[in-house]
Amino acid sequence: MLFASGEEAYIAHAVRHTSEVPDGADPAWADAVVAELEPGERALCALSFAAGAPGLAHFVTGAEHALQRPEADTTVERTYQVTEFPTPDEYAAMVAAALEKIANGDLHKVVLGRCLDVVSTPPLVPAEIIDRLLTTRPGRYVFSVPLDSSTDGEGPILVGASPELLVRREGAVISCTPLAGSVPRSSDAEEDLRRAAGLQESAKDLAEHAFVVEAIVHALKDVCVEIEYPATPELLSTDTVWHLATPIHARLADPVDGPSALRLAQLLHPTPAVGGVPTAAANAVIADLEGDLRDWFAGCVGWVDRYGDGEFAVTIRAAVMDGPRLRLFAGAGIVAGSDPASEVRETGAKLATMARVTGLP
Ligand SMILES: C=C(O[C@@H]1C=C(C(=O)O)C=C[C@H]1O)C(=O)O
Repeated sequence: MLFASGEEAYIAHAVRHTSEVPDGADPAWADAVVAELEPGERALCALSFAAGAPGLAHFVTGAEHALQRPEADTTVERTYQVTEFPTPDEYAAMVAAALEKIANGDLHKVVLGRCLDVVSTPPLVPAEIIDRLLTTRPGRYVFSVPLDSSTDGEGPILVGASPELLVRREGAVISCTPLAGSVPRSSDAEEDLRRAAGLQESAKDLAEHAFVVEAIVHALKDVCVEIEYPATPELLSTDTVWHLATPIHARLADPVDGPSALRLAQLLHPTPAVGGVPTAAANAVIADLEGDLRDWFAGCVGWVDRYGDGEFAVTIRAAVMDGPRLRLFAGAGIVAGSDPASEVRETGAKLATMARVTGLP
């Protein structure tokens, strides 16, 4: 079990117990988790996408380890049976349906996702995937968190390499780096830079991005002062996509009794990077068009300590491993001007991050 950020990986050595709740958005639960933490412990947490869906916290002790660098790859030959659902055509139809609702004025933005279900023979080995995640680091925030209290590696495990910081609290200092507005990378260096430059000038992507920054700044205003962020987004790249990114910094108005990192994650999540605008209308469209495929995806994952410090990433570029089965998820923001075929390509590029890590051809 681990959560890695930047050049360090916090690896849990022992689990005291696991708290599972039916509603991960419950503020009383977040406060109880922090109050229950013992000196030297962290709670490694995962929250689902929306209010009213599960959350869990593992009370762990562990240590920071320097990042390991690749050694010999011990990949075993495997065969994979892959099912796409919805299929790319069905996903394009979902995007078209969302665009109709946007044109009707029902909402401004909605993020829609699709999945790959993989059955591997022989079964995937969690330790192998986690090693590869740590050594290849396709995203800044690497995580491996069991999704129930069976921390012996037998139950489902959420793994991934998210590029997106939902929120970090270090004392009174708060940071968020929302991403929204993306384009697949190219293996041709010149074309790759052209795509990045195009993204920075795309009115559609800048609008898609602005919704997220606006929502986060609005939510931070309730608990923070000195909220600072650049007027135009920066570029951030992963192994497969370019993103627009806005680093936001703020100070907690009340550093003594102010919200913990877990409580801040609840206050901010889900942002329109994974939900939409307005929130309720977008959530209804997601439930209607996606069904329940989201599960723990597009949630948030991270840690909090007994002082309230901690760090949460958005659960994207992620997979759920369960024995021989693996489910990958990727979503994309839909706004006026989005094109269904481009959204299929964008989600394909996002799926490729974890597909590569798991050895899929
Ligand atoms: C939903 C995902 O990504 C989110 C959506 C983005 C977009 O629509 O441009 C960009 C980054 C993430 O906030 C995902 O990767 O599954």
